[in-house]
Amino acid sequence: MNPAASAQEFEHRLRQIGADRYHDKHPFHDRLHGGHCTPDEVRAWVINRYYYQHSIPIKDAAFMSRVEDPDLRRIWRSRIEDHDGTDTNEGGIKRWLRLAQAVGLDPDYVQSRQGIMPATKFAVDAYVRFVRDKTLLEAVAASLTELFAPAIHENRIKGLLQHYEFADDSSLSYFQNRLKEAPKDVAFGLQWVLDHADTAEKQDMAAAALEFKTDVLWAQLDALWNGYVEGRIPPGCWQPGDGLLLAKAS
Ligand SMILES: O=C(O)c1cc(C(=O)O)c2c(n1)C(=O)C(=O)c1cc(C(=O)O)[nH]c1-2
Repeated sequence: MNPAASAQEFEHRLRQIGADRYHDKHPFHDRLHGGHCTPDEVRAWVINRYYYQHSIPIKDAAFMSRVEDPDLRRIWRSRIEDHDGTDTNEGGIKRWLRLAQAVGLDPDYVQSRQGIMPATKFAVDAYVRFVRDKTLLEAVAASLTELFAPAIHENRIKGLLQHYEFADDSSLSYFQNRLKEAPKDVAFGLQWVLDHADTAEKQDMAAAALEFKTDVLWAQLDALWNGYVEGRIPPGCWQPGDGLLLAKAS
């Protein structure tokens, strides 16, 4: 049996997966953050990415349903509250719908999840299923893409503010809030994975889970690019002009 790598070496391995494979390297993000997306490309991104937002708390509830340690459940449940909201926090889903409105979409349309691309659904549903079915170690490791999310959120805030009229403190509050919320989740998740991946085999499983998650994110942007940049919109998916706020008002 191979010996486990040290915690430091293993953390380095996990971070290298992000450096090599995280979706900040996808050309769609360059296009979005560089101000080169058309309004409809931005709308297609907001609509499809909503499916991820919708599914994250479902994924975290699936995770919690399998946790027998009350301390771990107590720590994990703030992830659900961050998205669903509480009495004092409107939550990430509402903030995302504010972004949808700012780009001219009817939030009811976005929330209906009509017009989501098949690849988005398959990728995101695969993540929820992965967390439901795999070991807790793999489930926590898969969430560690969030190690790399603050940098992309910062770039996004900067790029959108610079290039798009819809961007302001209100429409971008989702990302501003994630900058405050994600570090606590990821510090806990990383330490948990480092503590629990105590054999070479478990380290390999955790690394593979993180790679799987980078695939989940990458596949969504490939689909978006194919559909809305290249113009090959799959049957039944959002068509420019659908679900606009303006159409509702008239
Ligand atoms: O905008 C992004 O690039 C991005 C990426 C990720 C991620 O790496 O999975 C998350 C988020 N945002 C995010 O906002 C979020 O709440 C979130 C939760 C999770 C997760 O796996 O539990 N990932 C992410």
